Amino acid sequence: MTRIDIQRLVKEYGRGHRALDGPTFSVLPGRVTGFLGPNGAGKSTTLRLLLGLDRPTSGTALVDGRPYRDLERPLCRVGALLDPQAAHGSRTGRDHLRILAATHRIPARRVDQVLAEAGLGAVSGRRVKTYSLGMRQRLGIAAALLGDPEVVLLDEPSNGLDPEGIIWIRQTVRRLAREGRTVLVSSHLMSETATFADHLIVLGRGRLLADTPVQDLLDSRGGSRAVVRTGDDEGFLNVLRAAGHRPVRDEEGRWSVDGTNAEDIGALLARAGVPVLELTERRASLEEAYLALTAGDTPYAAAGERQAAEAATPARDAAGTEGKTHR
Ligand SMILES: Nc1ncnc2c1ncn2[C@@H]1O[C@H](COP(=O)(O)OP(=O)(O)OP(=O)(O)O)[C@@H](O)[C@H]1O
Repeated sequence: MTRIDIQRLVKEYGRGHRALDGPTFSVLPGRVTGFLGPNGAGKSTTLRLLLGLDRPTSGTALVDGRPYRDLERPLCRVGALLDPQAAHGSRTGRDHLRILAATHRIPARRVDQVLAEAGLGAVSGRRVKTYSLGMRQRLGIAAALLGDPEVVLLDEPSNGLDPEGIIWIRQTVRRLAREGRTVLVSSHLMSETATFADHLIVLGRGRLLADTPVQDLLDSRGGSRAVVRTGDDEGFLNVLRAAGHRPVRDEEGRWSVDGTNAEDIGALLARAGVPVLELTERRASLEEAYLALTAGDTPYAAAGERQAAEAATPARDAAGTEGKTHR
């Protein structure tokens, strides 16, 4: 069972610009860990340091307790997709993989196996420069799986893939985790990551914002709220305020009560004899929970994204929970 351990990892680029500011976390086998964070959060830098492509300023990034460069036959321990453009354009897809395989004494039949798994069997004799972005992405994933590695690192694997390709990625990473491998998949899209990840590591501006099971992020950051329509607004407000709630009324006359649920509010109003015409419970989506978590750590957000992040923040505050996050 191979694990990844990142310990107080720091990477500075020129004039004190910290791409990584000391995150510490582990990636464990048998589950898919989604590696999330806004643009520039430090995800690719972490993966590059882990693969020995760059040196940390301080701290360590270890696979099975050792730096990547000390691993024997590293392709058979760690498979990685970092840059789908890495394959030489004038080689065929099959030749690209055959050359990689030869460096690690991997049998040629394994090349055809991963090409077929990646859906590239029919085009494996074509030069890579004729491949679409999605086909290159599939070739990069085939290369990552070539050595049947225990650890699989995929940087934004869905980039350029069509819907069928995205489903294939989802199924592939789930299968790899079921087989007991250690799977780390980076993305800046929470909605996509939620379809395959069991666990999340979230970075923001080079720092660790969360190291949490997906479900716990939802429970702790998202929170729930009760939405109520009543025939007695004044009585409703008196009861709710006395219980410490701060209901907010929408344009259609419905009251929204953060950080609670329908059952508790229903019981409270029933005891006070306040008539309830409508009572529902809304849970924040994982996307909202993620935006609330990363609000303030999104240096390159467009105005619309920033507003969405800010809109998501009060729900978190009202819920008053910090959960398992580590700021
Ligand atoms: N070679 C480099 N020289 C200088 N700065 C760099 C270099 N590589 C990365 N950075 C900076 O380090 C920070 C982290 O970048 P990184 O690519 O790791 O983020 P990321 O989370 O992978 O973002 P994205 O989702 O956009 O790929 C950014 O501010 C980036 O500009």
